[in-house]
Amino acid sequence: MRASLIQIAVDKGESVEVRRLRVAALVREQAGADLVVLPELWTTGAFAFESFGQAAEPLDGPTREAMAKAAADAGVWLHAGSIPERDPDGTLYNTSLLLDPSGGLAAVYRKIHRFGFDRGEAVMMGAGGDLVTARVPWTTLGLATCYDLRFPELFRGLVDAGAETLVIPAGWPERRRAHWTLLARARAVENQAFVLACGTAGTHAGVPQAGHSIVVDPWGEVLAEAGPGEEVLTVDLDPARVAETREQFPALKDRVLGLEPPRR
Ligand SMILES: NC(=O)CCC(=O)C(=O)O
Repeated sequence: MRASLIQIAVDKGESVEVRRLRVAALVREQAGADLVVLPELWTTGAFAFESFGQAAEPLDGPTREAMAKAAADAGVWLHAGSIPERDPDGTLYNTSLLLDPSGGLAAVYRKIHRFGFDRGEAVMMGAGGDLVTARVPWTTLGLATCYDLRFPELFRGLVDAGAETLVIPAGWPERRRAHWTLLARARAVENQAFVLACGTAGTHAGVPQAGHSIVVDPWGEVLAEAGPGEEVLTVDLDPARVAETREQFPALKDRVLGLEPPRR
């Protein structure tokens, strides 16, 4: 399976409309890949909280339309990263879209853990409540977004639902880059799964982005890692590595569930 992660530069000098056209062209250039992955909230930037409301769009809005056409033109599965979605009831969500090679909507994931503590996304957006996996011809994807990376129980839930390849679009800041790399590798090792983590480059809302999108195999080896700038990271994965790793080192079978907290 050939995966291409497009680490988009999200800088405030570029309008959403121009960036959308530019990203569609980049997706078309990935014809020949099997799966293309975009980052979190690349239309606005994940830290541009003040623009979420204005840029929010319905699930069938302009970003999905443009990305569906690009996926169909390139003939690829496209994880289109996430958009600020406005639900018909008015609630905003940080919503990821998976499109099939004909441009059809294959899966939708609303980010469960919202970032910002008492500000930003955490107060402006609703929380998703559903784990989402999606079968593509080579593997089963488990979907998560950025800050979700810090919550291992979410990934265990995805693995229990059959996930073999964890896809994590992000807008991770440079100042916590060490956590990004460490957590991406940890999620791969503990779940014996591939991790495809695609971040942004550039600086938006005054927050320099880490870049360093990363692909990790089920043994925790880094197969490819981007630099800090805009870049397409292409890697060939052997999906059989997941079953092989889980068979040869069957730690997932030794899980002890339902442990009680200590009695006082
Ligand atoms: N957009 C995000 O979820 C940012 C997460 C982050 O900065 C962190 O977990 O650290």
